[in-house]
Amino acid sequence: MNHTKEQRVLQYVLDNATRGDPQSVVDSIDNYCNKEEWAMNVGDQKGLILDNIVNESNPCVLLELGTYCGYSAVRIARLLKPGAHLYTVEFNPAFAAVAKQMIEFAGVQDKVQILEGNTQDIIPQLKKKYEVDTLDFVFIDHWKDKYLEDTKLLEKCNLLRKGTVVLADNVIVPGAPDFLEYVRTCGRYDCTNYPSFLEYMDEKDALEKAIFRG
Ligand SMILES: O=C(NC/C=C/[C@H]1O[C@@H](n2cnc3c(NCCO)ncnc32)[C@H](O)[C@@H]1O)c1cc(-c2ccc(F)cc2)cc(O)c1O
Ligand SMILES: [Mg+2]
Repeated sequence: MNHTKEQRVLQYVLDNATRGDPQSVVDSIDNYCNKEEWAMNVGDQKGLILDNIVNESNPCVLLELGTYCGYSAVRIARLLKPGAHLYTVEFNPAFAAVAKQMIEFAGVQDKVQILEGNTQDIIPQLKKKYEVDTLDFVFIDHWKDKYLEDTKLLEKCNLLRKGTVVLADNVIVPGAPDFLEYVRTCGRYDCTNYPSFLEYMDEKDALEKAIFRG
């Protein structure tokens, strides 16, 4: 049954975390990935920065690009106020299945909706099919060569409003140079870089916060 790393991460959570306790789910994933197998979760060091930025922006409608195992979806959802909602997009069915179980075990399924499919198909559907007006917060953590394309798609679909927080993982490692260049120079974002470390490693990495100017 646990033939994939993602299934092993989930199993470790089911065996070691507390059902309905999202913090214990986050901690269990970090323990497993620190001790047993590295996995591409945002992790605890960058996760603390993510927490602070979510808390300070007090968002109601959020979007995540790249659910993977659901680590950041659980991490973000545990901070959301009643009525706030996170849409998270994942096109790999195996990863979506793991994430669904992770989110349900954490007890945040009422705040998180996994949208299975390609971001490039789903983003244009958010307004009509999912009744989204504009987004308060976007966390980008999918293929690094798709960050820029999808950011421009969010703009084109009028999903960003004055003050929308766009937060991108991995702007140093693996890096998203075209995205970084764009948000820092196009004149439509106020950017802040948050230096940190690659999850579960000593290598330097960073988050970039790009606030849409409207
Ligand atoms: O590659 C990294 N993340 C990718 C995540 C992808 C997830 O998102 C899903 N996904 C991708 N594109 C789309 C899409 N649409 C876009 C395509 O059309 N639509 C829907 N879902 C999509 C995938 O199915 C995965 O679930 C990474 C690497 C390192 C790393 C650092 C150092 C190293 F040495 C090695 C690795 C560290 C990190 O934190 C990282 O996030
Ligand atoms: Mg990442």
